Amino acid sequence: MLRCLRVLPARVTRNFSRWCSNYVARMRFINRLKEDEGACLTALESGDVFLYHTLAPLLRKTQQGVFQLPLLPFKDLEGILNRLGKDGSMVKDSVLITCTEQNRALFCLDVGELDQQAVEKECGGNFVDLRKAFFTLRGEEAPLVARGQALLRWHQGNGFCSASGKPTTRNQAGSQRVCHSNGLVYYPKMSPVIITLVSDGKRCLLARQASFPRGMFSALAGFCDMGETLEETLRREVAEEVGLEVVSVRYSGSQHWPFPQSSFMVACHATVSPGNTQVDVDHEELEEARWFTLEEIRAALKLRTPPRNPRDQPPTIWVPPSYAIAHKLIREWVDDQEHPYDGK
Ligand SMILES: NC(=O)C1=CN([C@@H]2O[C@H](COP(=O)(O)OP(=O)(O)OC[C@H]3O[C@@H](n4cnc5c(N)ncnc54)[C@H](OP(=O)(O)O)[C@@H]3O)[C@@H](O)[C@H]2O)C=CC1
Ligand SMILES: [Mg+2]
Repeated sequence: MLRCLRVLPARVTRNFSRWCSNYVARMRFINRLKEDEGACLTALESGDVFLYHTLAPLLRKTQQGVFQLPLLPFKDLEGILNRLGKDGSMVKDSVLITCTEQNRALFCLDVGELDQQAVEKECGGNFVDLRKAFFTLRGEEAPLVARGQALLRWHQGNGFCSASGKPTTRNQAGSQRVCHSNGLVYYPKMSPVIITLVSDGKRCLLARQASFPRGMFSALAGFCDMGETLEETLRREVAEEVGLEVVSVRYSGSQHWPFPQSSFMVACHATVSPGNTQVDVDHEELEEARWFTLEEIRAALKLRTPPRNPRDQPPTIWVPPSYAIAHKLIREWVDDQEHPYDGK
């Protein structure tokens, strides 16, 4: 936290103590909603809901052509459901996502059992694929749709206890499910993934899977095995995928990644020694992996992605767009090359 504070603008640090107390109150409020069924229902009745249809979020285009996530007040949504011939109490199936700085709770609901076009007409929007929504929405809304879909998907796939086979029931917030026959409590699940940008000091290593769009290269990624530390996963994945041995690791950041299912991406920079740079690609996992110079990476970062790539010409190299944590790693590496840390 102290490290983050150093880079915050003066205005933010001045307001930090006020912001901090708001933040603490808000986090405690959200936590109470997860534990107190009555409080959660009250918060839902005075809160807002955003919608999905079979896990595709509803977006609305403004007159300025900007896509937004429409937030429907509880009462409005009840009215919409009634007009579509549904019992308005279906709103109570909503799942808690977060709450605003004004402590207004935000929920989401999948209305997959209703006619999609009828809901779109009532709400003045369209249900779109999550990937498209994630790429189209502004910064603060994209993580919300990702989180909402992940939670709704988890509920849809965990309706039964894997030990007893009996139905599970959710709490009002949707933060857990319980099997009442044996008391087992289930919580939403994410798979931890390490993503790492390997450098030899002068170049960085990027790779592509055969399923990537043409010309796109990214950092190495891999799922953690049971019982591994993140450092062990990182060393193993780099060894498995490109046959290199990592000598140092530096944490960069993390991100919830909804594709194809919930992954918790932990991003790190890693180095190999300059004498140990011979890449040996595992072609079961990767189509290609190679070292890139600073100039090549600068050129890739300048491109609007994905670039026009005529089929009959070698593809232009490009990297994942800014919302992907791989992009952040690549930008940080360029910064490090341009402004090397002098140890002071
Ligand atoms: N946000 C970002 O910037 C980026 C995100 N990613 C994400 O990182 C994740 C992992 O990358 P990837 O290189 O594919 O991973 P891996 O290198 O671990 O290889 C994927 C393989 O792991 C197995 N697998 C799938 N799901 C799981 C799981 N939950 N736990 C353990 N093993 C699993 C599957 O093998 P099998 O079929 O043999 O069982 C799959 O083919 C993906 O979700 C990808 O979308 C990747 C790059 C950039
Ligand atoms: Mg991988």
